[in-house]
Amino acid sequence: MMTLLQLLVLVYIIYKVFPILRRFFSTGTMVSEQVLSKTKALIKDHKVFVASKSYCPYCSQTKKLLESLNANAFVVELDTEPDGSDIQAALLELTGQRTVPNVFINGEHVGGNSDLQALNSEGKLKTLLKN
Ligand SMILES: N[C@@H](CCC(=O)N[C@@H](CS)C(=O)NCC(=O)O)C(=O)O
Repeated sequence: MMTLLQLLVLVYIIYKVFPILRRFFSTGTMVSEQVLSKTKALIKDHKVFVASKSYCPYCSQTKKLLESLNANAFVVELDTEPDGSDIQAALLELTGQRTVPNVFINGEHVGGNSDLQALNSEGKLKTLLKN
């Protein structure tokens, strides 16, 4: 039977030998502190912040809904920003969400387009935007 020590050694070997695994398990260290701070500021400094991509149909739906409610969202199109992919990586680290749109209201993570649409259907979005 394998002892705990042997198991730990095995895990360590796998971790060392397979850089892809290491990369997968260490997303936290991939984003610079500078980009992380910038992303946190984007979330904190705007009542409504949307990380978007200009060609993304879900993002269009989100922007359309927010516009219809006069939410005055601050939108960053990640595909047209030089550091867009870094911001996307920071958002993944902060929220666990990889996709766009990535929506924040009052500094809180709302989620993607389906989450925003659901909030609206439940009648909760307007209240959130008023607070
Ligand atoms: N269920 C998600 C779907 C979002 C989605 O699939 N977005 C695509 C772009 S249209 C995406 O983020 N793909 C990965 C990427 O662009 O990095 C939502 O409602 O927001």
